[in-house]
Amino acid sequence: MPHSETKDADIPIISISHPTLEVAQQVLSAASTHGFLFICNDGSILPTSSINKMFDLSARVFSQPTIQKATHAIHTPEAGGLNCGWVRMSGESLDPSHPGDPKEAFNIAPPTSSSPLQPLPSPLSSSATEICDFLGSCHDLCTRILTLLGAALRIPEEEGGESWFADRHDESKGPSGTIFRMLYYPATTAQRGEGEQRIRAGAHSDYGSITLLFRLPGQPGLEILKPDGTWAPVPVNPPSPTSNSSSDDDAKEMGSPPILVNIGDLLCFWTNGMLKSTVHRVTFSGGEERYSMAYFCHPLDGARLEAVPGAVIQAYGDKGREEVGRQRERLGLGGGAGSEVLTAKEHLDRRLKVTYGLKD
Ligand SMILES: O=C(O)CCC(=O)C(=O)O
Ligand SMILES: [Fe+2]
Repeated sequence: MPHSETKDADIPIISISHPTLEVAQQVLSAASTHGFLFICNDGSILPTSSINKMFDLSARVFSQPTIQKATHAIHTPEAGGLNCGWVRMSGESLDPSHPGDPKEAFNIAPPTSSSPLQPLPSPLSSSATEICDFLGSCHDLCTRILTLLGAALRIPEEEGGESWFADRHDESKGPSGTIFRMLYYPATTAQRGEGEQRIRAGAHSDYGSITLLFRLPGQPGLEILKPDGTWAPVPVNPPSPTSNSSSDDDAKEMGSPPILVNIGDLLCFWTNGMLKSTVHRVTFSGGEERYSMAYFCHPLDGARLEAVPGAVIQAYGDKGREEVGRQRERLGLGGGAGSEVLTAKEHLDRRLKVTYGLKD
């Protein structure tokens, strides 16, 4: 199929406003086939106005002079410590074989009962309440999706039932690696087709449980790796199931784009590879500037990465063990699927070290 690499990824759009078992099964099916799904956003989940407000703040923070952004440089005490604060241009590599992603980022950790909100620079500081509310809504949505996955996996009641995942993401119970990122990919003068295709965010899978991804109409670039080894673009506004008009052109008529959800490494480990932590990347597309935002939902630090109990994963059996083995190899975790059980924090620390090139 000569054009397969330019055909949009066929990611299902699911409404979860009436969370029945059938909806849960749709979510599980998308998560175990594509590793990506779209959730309809009718505005009750995350109002468009709140999403736009965050994009506004993001544009304003990245337009500050470098010297000002550097006052909250990533990992510094001034920014709130490890994985909090501003990442300079080319300051990280999501694919270490392509060093230095041409992007900036600003990381914000949700406050918890034991740790207050990190210090924020202007203009974020004056919108701290709205930022915290937004992060809270993102977490609520993640909890709803995790509960649907728990239901579809038929985790026995005595083991925690449908709340098995959600309980392990209960922010009131302790610290986690959850992080919200504003991302900015500055305009580039490189032309499409010139030499090696420019990569804005190297090929990677996400480190946490699930990621909510927010993008803007007219700012493409995200691609997922398909099982046949080709890359498929992920539209910002996918055609709705009832229309066959396509994507970003109709952004205005369609209102709020659906929210893109991405399965991360931990759900892959937890389900013996049944749920797919799909590799993705951002290419430079037309070279225009691009903003995106990601809510990386992580479990509590001490959560153990071992198979979830229940009939579905048991029936899935060893089918995914090779896949988990390959993932562990790819992530530099060594060994096969049966190797040591890591905690969520151990896994995250290893991935952050590689991404930022941190020393012990
Ligand atoms: O900018 C995007 O669309 C995706 C970024 C991404 O995949 C990531 O930061 O993990
Ligand atoms: Fe990602």
